[in-house]
Amino acid sequence: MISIKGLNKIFKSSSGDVTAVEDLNISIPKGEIFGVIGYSGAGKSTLIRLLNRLEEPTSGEVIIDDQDVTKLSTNKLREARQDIAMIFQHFNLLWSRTVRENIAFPLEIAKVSKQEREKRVDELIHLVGLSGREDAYPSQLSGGQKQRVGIARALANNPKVLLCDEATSALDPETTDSILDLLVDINEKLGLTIILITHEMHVIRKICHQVAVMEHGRVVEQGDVLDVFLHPQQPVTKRFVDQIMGDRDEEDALSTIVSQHDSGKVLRLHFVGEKTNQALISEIAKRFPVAVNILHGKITQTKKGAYGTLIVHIDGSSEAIQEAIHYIEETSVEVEVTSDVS
Ligand SMILES: Nc1ncnc2c1ncn2[C@@H]1O[C@H](COP(=O)(O)OP(=O)(O)OP(=O)(O)O)[C@@H](O)[C@H]1O
Repeated sequence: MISIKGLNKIFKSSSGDVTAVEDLNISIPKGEIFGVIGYSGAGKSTLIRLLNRLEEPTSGEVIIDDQDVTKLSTNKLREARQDIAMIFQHFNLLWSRTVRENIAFPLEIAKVSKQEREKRVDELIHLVGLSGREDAYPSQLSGGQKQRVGIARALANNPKVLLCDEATSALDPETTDSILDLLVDINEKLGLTIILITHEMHVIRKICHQVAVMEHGRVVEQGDVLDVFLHPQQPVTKRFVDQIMGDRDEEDALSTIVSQHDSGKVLRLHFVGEKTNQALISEIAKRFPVAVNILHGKITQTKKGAYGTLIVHIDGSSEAIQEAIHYIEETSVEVEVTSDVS
């Protein structure tokens, strides 16, 4: 659906050139939710704005649905933009227009008849869950409701691609979740390809199929969300994964706990996929003469299944511990001995 090849953007300024995006190569299948994560200044906003040419690339190609967007004339670009909708962090609504009138606006521009417009606006209001708020003004809406208007407006002309520029960054965690659920719903119902940029790993974890990690204008790592979570390669990716999986402070606390044990082993168990549950722990305790104590853990859900880490202290004779470890290794859980206390 989308193929980005050798994309570069250099901003020229009096204090020198700034390379905001450098040699990007990304390909995104139709119907996918693709996340781009990076810290401030990594080049995410520039990238997303290059996709609909709100920014002109310095070089490279952006092919959307077999069409190289970078080569389109102004007229053709206007047409193409109907297929590439966008939602924004600060919603960009028209404050003097009601919900209904905001959503109707792109339809007016596309010269859709009044009767069809009204029908389409009704459908969209229902789709985004704003029934009953049609005649409110943006100032009378909560942040989440404003973003719902933004989404309805973006979908008005049946786009093929939805670009989301930090669409949940101004919202509280609960509202963020409800907007992310709505994006998944739209993705599934309409088969829309979604590209979102964010600095929050939670957003990637919750709804994305694939992720690209950006740093200093480049993509430093990309792949299936689950793979990237489980085996982050770059330091920046590890920092993002730590946002969700616990951080170094917890690891430090762990070494304190470990030092309180004078025998046994401390194991780190990596759970992947559907079988992720704690039955394994009770199973080990039943099968082998060992005591298992959970020290720390975090199991979380992604679009591609559950994954997470449990850190446990296991105590008993060294043969029993060895057998228990061997048993765990036979399951889909990866085991790592983080400290051998005995
Ligand atoms: N119009 C511009 N002129 C000059 N430099 C720019 C311009 N827009 C962005 N930049 C620079 O390009 C780099 C990437 O900026 P960009 O806004 O794309 O990053 P970002 O990852 O989206 O960060 P943020 O989340 O803070 O917006 C930064 O160094 C920024 O200062």
